[in-house]
Amino acid sequence: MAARMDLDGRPIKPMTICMIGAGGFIGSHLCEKLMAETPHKVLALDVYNDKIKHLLEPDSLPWAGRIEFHRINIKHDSRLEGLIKMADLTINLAAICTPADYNTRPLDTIYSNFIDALPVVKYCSENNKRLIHFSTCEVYGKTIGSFLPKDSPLRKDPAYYVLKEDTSPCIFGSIEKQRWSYACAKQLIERLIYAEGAENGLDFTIVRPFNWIGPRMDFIPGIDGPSEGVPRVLACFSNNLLRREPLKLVDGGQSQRTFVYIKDAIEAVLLMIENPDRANGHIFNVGNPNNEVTVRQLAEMMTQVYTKVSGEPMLQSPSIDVSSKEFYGEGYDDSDKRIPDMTIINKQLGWNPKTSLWDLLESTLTYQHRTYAEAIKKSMAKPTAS
Ligand SMILES: NC(=O)c1ccc[n+]([C@@H]2O[C@H](COP(=O)([O-])OP(=O)(O)OC[C@H]3O[C@@H](n4cnc5c(N)ncnc54)[C@H](O)[C@@H]3O)[C@@H](O)[C@H]2O)c1
Ligand SMILES: O=C(O)[C@H]1O[C@H](OP(=O)(O)OP(=O)(O)OC[C@H]2O[C@@H](n3ccc(=O)[nH]c3=O)[C@H](O)[C@@H]2O)[C@H](O)[C@@H](O)[C@@H]1O
Repeated sequence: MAARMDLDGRPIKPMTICMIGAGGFIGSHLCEKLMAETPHKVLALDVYNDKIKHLLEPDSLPWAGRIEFHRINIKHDSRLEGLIKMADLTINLAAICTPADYNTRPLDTIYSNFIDALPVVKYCSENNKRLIHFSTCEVYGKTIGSFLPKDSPLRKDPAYYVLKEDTSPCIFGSIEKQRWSYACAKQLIERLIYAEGAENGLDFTIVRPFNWIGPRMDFIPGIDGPSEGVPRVLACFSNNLLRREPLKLVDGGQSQRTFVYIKDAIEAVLLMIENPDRANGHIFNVGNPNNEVTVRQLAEMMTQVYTKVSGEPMLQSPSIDVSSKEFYGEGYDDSDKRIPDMTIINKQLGWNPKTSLWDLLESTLTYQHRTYAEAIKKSMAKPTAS
C-alpha cells in the first residue's frame, strides 16, 4: 500500500485504534473502511460482532491480523484500560441510541450515554491518549424558530434554525419529556470531555452525527431483532415496506430531518482520524444540509424507491398516521428541524457530503430487499400458533 498523506502533505504513520461499539452500524462501516483503505490496526470492542463478522473471518482476508475482536461490555470489564493503553487513539461509539428507548428506559439511556462513557474519558485523559467521542445532533434539541409564532416570517430566517457547533444553544423539553434523557446525557459527556481538554490537556474530537443512514442500520423486527422492537426510522420504514404494510407517520410526519449517506459520513471520520492537528479540540457537525425532508416526504420517497428496486406494486394506502403516545409511549417529544452548519468541518477538514437522498435510498433499499425479502416472506408464510 502506498504511504497515505494527511491534508498537509505529511505521510500518515500506521496507528492502533481502540474502537468501542465497533460492532454497531457506524462501527461496522468504519472498520470496513479502515481495513480496505488504510494500514491501521483496530481493536474492535463490542458485546456483538454480527455486523463485522465478514471482516473477522476467514483468516485468509487481506487484513487478517489488523482487526481483533474483543467481546467486552464496557460497563464492567477490567480489560478496558489495558486496551485503551495499547492504542494510539480511542473511538467511542457505544451507546443506547434508539428514540424508542429514551422515554421507556431512561435510566439505561442515561447510564449508557453518560456513566458508562466516564471511564473511557478518564483512561484516555490519564494515559495521554487521543479520544474521538460520538455525541449527537440531538444535543441541539429544538430550534429557536420552533418557539416563534407559527406565522412569524423569522421562521424562514436561517439564524433561527441552522445549528452551529460554537453558537447554537441546546434547547430541551421539560423533565417529564424523557425523550431528552439521551440528549442531556450526551450533552453532559461533551461538557466533561471539553473540560478534560481545558483542564488536563486531553486531545479530543467530538462528532455530532445528523441522521447517518445506510445498510446495516439497526435491525428488522422479528428477523434480526426482537419482534416488538422499534428501531430508527430507516429500519421502521424498511420493515413496513418489506412486509407490505403502511408506513406509520408519528404525529403527522411533520418533523424535518437531513439524512446523510453513511459512506459519505465515514469519509469525514477518516479525515478526523488521520488529521489530528486539524481535528483535536473541535466539535464537528457531520450531516448533509442538502438532503432535508419531512418524515412524510421521506416515507413517500422510500415508497417510490422501494417500488423501483423491488419491482413490487405500491400499496393503495402507503402510510397511516399514529400518535407519538401510541407509537413511543408517555414522555416522547421530538426535534422539529435539523440543518447542520458545515463551516467548521469545511474549514478544518475540507469535507463535503456527496450523495443525494434519492441515490442513498436507492442503494440502501436495494440492500434491504436483497438481505431481508426472502426471510420476511418465509416468516410471514409460517402458520401462527393458535
Ligand atoms: N447513526 C446515527 O445517525 C447517529 C446519530 C447521532 C449519534 N450517533 C451516535 O453514534 C454512536 C454509534 O451509533 P450507531 O448508529 O452505530 O449505533 P449502534 O447501536 O448500531 O451501535 C452502538 C454499538 O455500541 C455497542 N454497545 C453499547 N453499549 C455497549 C457496552 N456497554 N459495551 C460494549 N459495547 C456496547 C452496541 O452493542 C452497538 O453495537 C452512538 O454513540 C450514537 O449515539 C449515531
Ligand atoms: O440519527 C441521529 O442523528 C440522531 O437522531 C435520532 O433521533 P431521530 O432522528 O428522532 O430518530 P428516528 O427514529 O430516526 O426518527 C426520525 C423521525 O421519524 C419519526 N418516525 C420514526 C419511526 C416511524 O416508524 N415513523 C416515524 O414517523 C420520528 O417520530 C422522528 O420524527 C436518534 O436519537 C439517534 O440515533 C441519533 O442521535
